[in-house]
This record gives sequence, structure tokens and C-alpha cells, in this order.
Amino acid sequence: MEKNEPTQSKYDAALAKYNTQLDDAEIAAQAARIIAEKVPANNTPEVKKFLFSCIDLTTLNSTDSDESVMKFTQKVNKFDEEFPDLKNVAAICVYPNFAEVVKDTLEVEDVKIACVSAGFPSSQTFVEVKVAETAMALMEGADEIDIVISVGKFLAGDYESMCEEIQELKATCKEHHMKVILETGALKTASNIKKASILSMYSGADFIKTSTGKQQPAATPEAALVMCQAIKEYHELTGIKVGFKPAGGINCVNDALIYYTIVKEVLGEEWLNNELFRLGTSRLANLLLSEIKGEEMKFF
Ligand SMILES: O=C[C@H](O)COP(=O)(O)O
Repeated sequence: MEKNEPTQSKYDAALAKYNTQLDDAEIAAQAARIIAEKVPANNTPEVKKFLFSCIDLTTLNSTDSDESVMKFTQKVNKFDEEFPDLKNVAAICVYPNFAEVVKDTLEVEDVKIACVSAGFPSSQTFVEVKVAETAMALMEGADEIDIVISVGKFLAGDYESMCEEIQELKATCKEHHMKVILETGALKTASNIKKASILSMYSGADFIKTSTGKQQPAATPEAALVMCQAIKEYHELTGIKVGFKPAGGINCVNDALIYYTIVKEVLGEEWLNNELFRLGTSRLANLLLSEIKGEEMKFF
């Protein structure tokens, strides 16, 4: 290596172990093939019941209040009684200031409390604020934390700052699962989505998640395919299983079936459980429930 040649950062070295030069048209064609050939066979009552149990039931609105979040949580409490034949949702996902309300209201076991944090949805704040918000959410009762990468730092090529923030936030989360949102709609290309996926996992993500739901486009089959391929390659290289969470704009049952199918085809049955697969959504629960029950349901 030339003396004046800059040393390769450890992040560039990490990326060099993976194929990060992807063709967007090829990814789109691969996703289209999976959707056309594999989704119909998964359109079954059993899959829909499983998908329901993978939902991170989300309310992330500026109009959310202690009262509205308490009522939202009480519906989850009533679900087991109303639908004893179905597994409840996997988690309730709220802003961090509502962690305590959910903790104090939630009565059912096995439903986790997920909080967005670290300056969600823009991630544009001081790292000290991100750490404090995360620590406070956990102190107030959060079981899981969903953060957003510093998209601006990533797009500027400042992988070191982006990754060090993720590492610091994972250190704050300790054993609690941390989902890292890539905001794939802002990353634009499949190559960028692959790089952000690898860097996030390298920095400690327990899950990688497509989107905040606050920017369009949110989750897409193409982004899901690239992220699942990254998870697969990362597992092959490290033995570490990272979860996948499509989120944002999952507005019909078929959308959910598409993401289920992509996970099944790329990652296999090992990922088809709610420890490694979640759906971040504020609208899907009633739609899934209606199809499972064969009538219109407006339970949540
Ligand atoms: O994961 C959380 C997302 O904000 C949900 O987005 P959505 O409201 O489009 O379902």
C-alpha cells in the first residue's frame, strides 16, 4: 500500500466482504418473480394467523395522548378474551414518552413494548439526546427500541459517525432488542440499502427495519429482498441471526403476504417467527383479522 494512501476504514473493510454493487433492475425482477411465483401458495388462513402474531401494533401520531395510548393498549388486553383461538400481536410500538402508559396498562403476557427513539423519525439530533431518550424509554418500561440511522451521514459516506452512534445506542440498550431503521426510501438504490444493512448489523442491530412510515416510499418488496439477502449473507459470515421488520405503508393483507414470502424464500423457515420477523404497521391488524374471521372487523 502506498504510504500516502489512506488506510481503509474498518467499515469499508466490513463492506468489502459483501457484494454491495447491485443492479436495481435485477433486484426488481427478482422481487417480481418471487411475488408472481411464490405468494399465492402462502395465501392461507394459517399464514395470516401467523402474520397477525408478528405485528408490532403501532401508533406514532402527533395526536397520540396518554388517554388514546391507554385505550389502544386496553384493546390489546381484550384481544385474548375476544379471540382465544388467535395469538395476540407481538408488540405495541409507541413514542418513548408513552412507554410508562403502556407498561402500566398492558395486562397480557408475551406482548412486548417497543418504543421508537433516538430522534425518530429524522434522527437529526445530538447523540447525547439520542442516548438519553433511549435510556429513558427503557427505564419507563420499553422492552425494545427502534432507532433510525443517520441517513445524512450515510449518504455523505460518513460511515464511521453513523456506525459509532448505532454502537453507542446498542450499548445503551444492552440486552434489549434494538431495531435499526434504514429509511430505505431515502437511500434510493439497492446498493445503498445493502451497504446500510451490512453496516447496521456490523454495528449491533438486532433487527433491520425498512422505514419509519413517515417518508414515502416506505417499505417496498425490492428493499425487503435486498435487506433479507444482506441478513442471509451476514449470518453465513458471522453465524449471527438478525431479524427483519418491514414497516410503513403495509396497507393490505397482500403486502404482508409479499414480505412473508420474501423472508421465507430468502431466509427460510428459521426466520418465520416473531423473534426474527415483525411487521411494523398501524392499519394491518383489522385487515388481517377481517380476512381471518371472514367478516369486517374493526377491533383496534
Ligand atoms: O413501524 C412503524 C411505522 O410507522 C408504521 O407505518 P404505517 O403507519 O404506514 O403502518
